Amino acid sequence: MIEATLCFPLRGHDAEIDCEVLLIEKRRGLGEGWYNGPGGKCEPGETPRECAIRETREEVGLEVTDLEKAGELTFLLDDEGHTVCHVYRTRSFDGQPTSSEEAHPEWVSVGNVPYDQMWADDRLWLPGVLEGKTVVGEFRFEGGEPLDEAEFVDHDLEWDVSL
Ligand SMILES: Nc1[nH]c(=O)nc2c1ncn2[C@H]1C[C@H](O)[C@@H](COP(=O)(O)OP(=O)(O)OP(=O)(O)O)O1
Repeated sequence: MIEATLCFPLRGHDAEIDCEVLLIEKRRGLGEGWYNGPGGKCEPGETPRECAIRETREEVGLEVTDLEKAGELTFLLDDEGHTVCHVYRTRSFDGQPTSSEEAHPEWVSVGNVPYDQMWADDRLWLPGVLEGKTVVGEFRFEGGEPLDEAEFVDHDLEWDVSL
């Protein structure tokens, strides 16, 4: 199973109205053209937390610290484990988000996240993650590779788990 990560940097107050999340418009790879958090596949010998920090640096030039684990998501394709994705959030970072070949960064109000331009599963778990909850989820896709062209068929979610 592929091990991957997503990192959601947050800024502003906790109130939904003035809190923003840093999203990227992904320019290549899985989910190209869609919005997501910075992130990507873990390299051999790298912990998921190290991967989330490295991918955020490579994709948008931000140095994130104090990552809080917010979710563990398993994506199944045609009943086989395809990817496990470790989700983090943080309010600690240095630098200014900058575009790279892989990603175009954008601060978005947490009440205005473009779920219609994201993976179909994101609307089910990301709102809770942005509110500070923790989640474990399983998401089933069907229709063969690549995962981002498969059909999202169903899911299971468990909230407020310890990760
Ligand atoms: N169903 C899904 N919902 C979601 O929100 N993100 C998903 C997802 N399935 C995969 N991802 C994310 C997790 C991870 O950040 C990313 C993996 O994409 P890629 O395979 O393109 O990884 P990389 O950006 O590391 O690419 P390379 O640089 O080519 O290794 O896609």
